[in-house]
Amino acid sequence: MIEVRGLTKQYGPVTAVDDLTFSVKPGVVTGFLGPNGAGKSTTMRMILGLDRPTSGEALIGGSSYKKLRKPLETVGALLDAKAVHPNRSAYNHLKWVAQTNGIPTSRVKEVLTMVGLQDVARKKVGGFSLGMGQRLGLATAMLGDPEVLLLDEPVNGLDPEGIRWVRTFLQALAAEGRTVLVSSHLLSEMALMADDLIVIGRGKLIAATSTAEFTQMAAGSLTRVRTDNIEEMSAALDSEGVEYSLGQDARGRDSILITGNDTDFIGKLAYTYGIPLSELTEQETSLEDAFMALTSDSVEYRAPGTTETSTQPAADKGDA
Ligand SMILES: Nc1ncnc2c1ncn2[C@@H]1O[C@H](COP(=O)(O)OP(=O)(O)OP(=O)(O)O)[C@@H](O)[C@H]1O
Repeated sequence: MIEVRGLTKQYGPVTAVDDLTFSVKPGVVTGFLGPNGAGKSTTMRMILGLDRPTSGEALIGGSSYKKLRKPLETVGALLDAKAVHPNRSAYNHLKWVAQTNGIPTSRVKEVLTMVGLQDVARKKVGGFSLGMGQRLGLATAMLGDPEVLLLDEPVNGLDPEGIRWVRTFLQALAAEGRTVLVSSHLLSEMALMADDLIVIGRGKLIAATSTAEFTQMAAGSLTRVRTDNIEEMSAALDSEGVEYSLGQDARGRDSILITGNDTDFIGKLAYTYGIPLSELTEQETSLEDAFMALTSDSVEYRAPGTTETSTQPAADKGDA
């Protein structure tokens, strides 16, 4: 169990983490989602005692990291898979970590086998592919057979097979009753991997819920409208205070995407204003759409020309 209470981190004028409170339960994979700069890494570093909170606390199994008697046997972490000496072999790296933490060296072989690196154990880490480096990072995290795992972007840069392997590996560890917190910006991957989600934006908590509920939070209320009278329809929506964005559907046709209102309401509204519609459909919302919609106010840097909400990119994906 990980418990974060009122956690705050200020870097000068920047509030990287802003009064975060959430808990991560054992037995499931919990995804830690947020746009770039949302504060995920800073939060994980504070949980691991690598950064001191400005206020608040983070507890692992009821204790702060600093108070853990055998930290590696309580929590395993993967923050930066490249932080390994390139001239060291995988075996020697793990042996060194084991010895400096009072873990028997016999455990090294076990974790190498667990992640499928037994055949390259004596090879220098500098020659490892990204996927092999991530496996070594996971082996290091598992050395102390910890109850809690904290992994920062473990699938970043991996090919589909590598991603699938990490997913299966982490789900199996969670099924053993461990607490697994995984940060990622790959939302589609989180939808497959995580049962629960902690979503943050600009350091603040946006949602702490099951993946299914999170998707539903923004789902069902996204409506696509096509009409030859886009300007009149936009004016009608404006005067009724309805939120919408203009975009194109998969076939490049101009359309209006409306959030927060169902098709019944929009259909009646169009009728009242005497606007003929060519299309009025409810859109399926993917996890990615839900994430974009709920974090759209929290994105630190937005590329020029990108839209305020998910609704226009969602239109590009058509009916996918
Ligand atoms: N050591 C630091 N000094 C000053 N500002 C920092 C420091 N570390 C992080 N920040 C700022 O804190 C905010 C949160 O950063 P953090 O790296 O935790 O976000 P993140 O969600 O992990 O982002 P990403 O997905 O890009 O890794 C950002 O605005 C970042 O610039």
